[in-house]
Amino acid sequence: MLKTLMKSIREYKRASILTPFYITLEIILECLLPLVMANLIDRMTGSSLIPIIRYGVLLIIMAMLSLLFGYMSGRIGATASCGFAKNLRQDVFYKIQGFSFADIDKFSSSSLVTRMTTDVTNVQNAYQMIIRIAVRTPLMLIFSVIISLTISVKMSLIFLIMIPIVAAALFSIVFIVFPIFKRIFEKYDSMNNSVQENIQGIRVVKSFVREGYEQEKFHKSAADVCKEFTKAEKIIALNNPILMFCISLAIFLVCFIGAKTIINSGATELTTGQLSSLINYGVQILSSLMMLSMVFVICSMATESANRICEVLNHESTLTSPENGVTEVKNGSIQFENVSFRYSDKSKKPALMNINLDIKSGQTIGILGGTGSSKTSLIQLISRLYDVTEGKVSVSGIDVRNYDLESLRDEVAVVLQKNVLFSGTIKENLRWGKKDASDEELVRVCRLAQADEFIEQFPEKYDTYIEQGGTNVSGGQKQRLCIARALLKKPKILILDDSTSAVDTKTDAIIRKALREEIPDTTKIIIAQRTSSLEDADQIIVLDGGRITEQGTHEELLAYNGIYQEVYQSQTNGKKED
Ligand SMILES: Nc1ncnc2c1ncn2[C@@H]1O[C@H](COP(=O)(O)OP(=O)(O)OP(=O)(O)O)[C@@H](O)[C@H]1O
Repeated sequence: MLKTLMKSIREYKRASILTPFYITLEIILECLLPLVMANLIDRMTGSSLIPIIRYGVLLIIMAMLSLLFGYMSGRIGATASCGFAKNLRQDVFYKIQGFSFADIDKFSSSSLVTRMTTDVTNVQNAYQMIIRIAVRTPLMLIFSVIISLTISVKMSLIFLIMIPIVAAALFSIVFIVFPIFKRIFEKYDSMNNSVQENIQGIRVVKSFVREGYEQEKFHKSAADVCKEFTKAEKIIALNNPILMFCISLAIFLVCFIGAKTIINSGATELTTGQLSSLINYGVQILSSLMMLSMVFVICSMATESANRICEVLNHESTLTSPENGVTEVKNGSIQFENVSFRYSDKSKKPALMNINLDIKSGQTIGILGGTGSSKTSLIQLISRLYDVTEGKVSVSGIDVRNYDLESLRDEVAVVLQKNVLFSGTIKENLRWGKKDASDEELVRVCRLAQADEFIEQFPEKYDTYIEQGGTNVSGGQKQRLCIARALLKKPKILILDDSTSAVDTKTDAIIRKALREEIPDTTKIIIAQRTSSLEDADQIIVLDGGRITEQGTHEELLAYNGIYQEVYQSQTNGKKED
């Protein structure tokens, strides 16, 4: 774990060393201050003011230098910890970009968000603590013990006896609290999940007037987080009283025994100044223990966070690009050979079973099937959004797993059912398909996708700003923009997964005609619920429960007494058949 995290420290290694260095100087001065103060107090009873001024000036200089070193360590430490967090977030983000859909399913997107935000912040806080307080506190403890021993061994024994008692109490608190942190993070994940779901589906929530239900759901997950946190905080809250009791007891004993020693020995064994400095060291020793226990609490919380971050960073993606993979996709022919697929080992039933399919380059393939019949699962295997569980999918005669992943995906444009537009202008959104596309190219693909007409009606045309999630364009407009974006890639395979469902039938027909005529060499796979969207396909397949149950042209399937004929008749009321 440490090795993984160390990579993110990179350019901040020097700062990570300099901070403890300045802290060491700060602590040395801070520990010497009570000694100087003891001398100052003892000179107060003398007749000359000169030693008082001398010790007073020394005290001020030492205090100022100690503050300066403290400031330097704080400054450098903050730069290092913020930089470390930035690098760590960046590393996690880059790693996630390389994740397959299956990897994202495994972690869940909301958990990935928590790991990148809350968990990184916890690790950042712990790192700052480690390079500052975890260095400062033991040093303070050691120096204070050594100096107080040089003043009076007898008096120091009081603190030395207290140390193991306080340490045992404080650290047992840490061990009790540790397992609670694991639960806190799990609850956090579930709370973030509910926030994410709600915000993404806020329109559905409002249209179904489910705000109350959602509030209740959120209240429950927030209350769960609060409950676990409260449990931990209640235990941590014992820290202070334990320590304050021990400090008070130690100070009382030091004062009592110290005063007795001064009276009995006539200040030859111990002076008043030395007694006051012993009290200071005593407070420093015991409060160092408290700081150390706090460091342990924060570090134990961060250890759980660091584990979660390392899980992401060390995750071996289930779907990677092969070394020296094939970079050229010669044509858009596709073969499925005995393909079976299940989303994960936990899935009870495979999503696809024994699929065999031969698609020639340039053909148009229609796919029809009820909800959950695995239409989307089928097409996701072509661009390796998921890998097959059994069998083989080939593009232009080569197993898709042998292609360089980027080269393969460059040639397969998928307009997914849940299409997404990003905040930015229409031009910027379209150029996701090809970042150096000229304005003329943008207009050409928008005409093909029947998007040009409505874009021209916007006052700012292609510079119209699309809000996050494409909320300021209609469903049909969004679908056409997504098709245009896919066309810009000039792919060898174009897959439209129910991508014209929100487009009227007339426009749908115009888009299909344009695609047939303008990109004849591109293999087109069209998933649709309307048989009218599929009737001119070279081949139509019907999926049912993850299996191909019917296959043929529109006419062939109409002649066959199956699902296709039934769907067709229900959509046309049998008019065309009659
Ligand atoms: N990410 C996933 N993890 C696990 N199971 C999944 C996942 N996505 C889909 N499934 C399951 O796989 C099966 C097929 O889903 P798929 O989305 O391919 O169907 P579909 O025919 O495209 O449905 P629809 O027309 O409703 O979009 C369903 O039973 C679904 O629950």
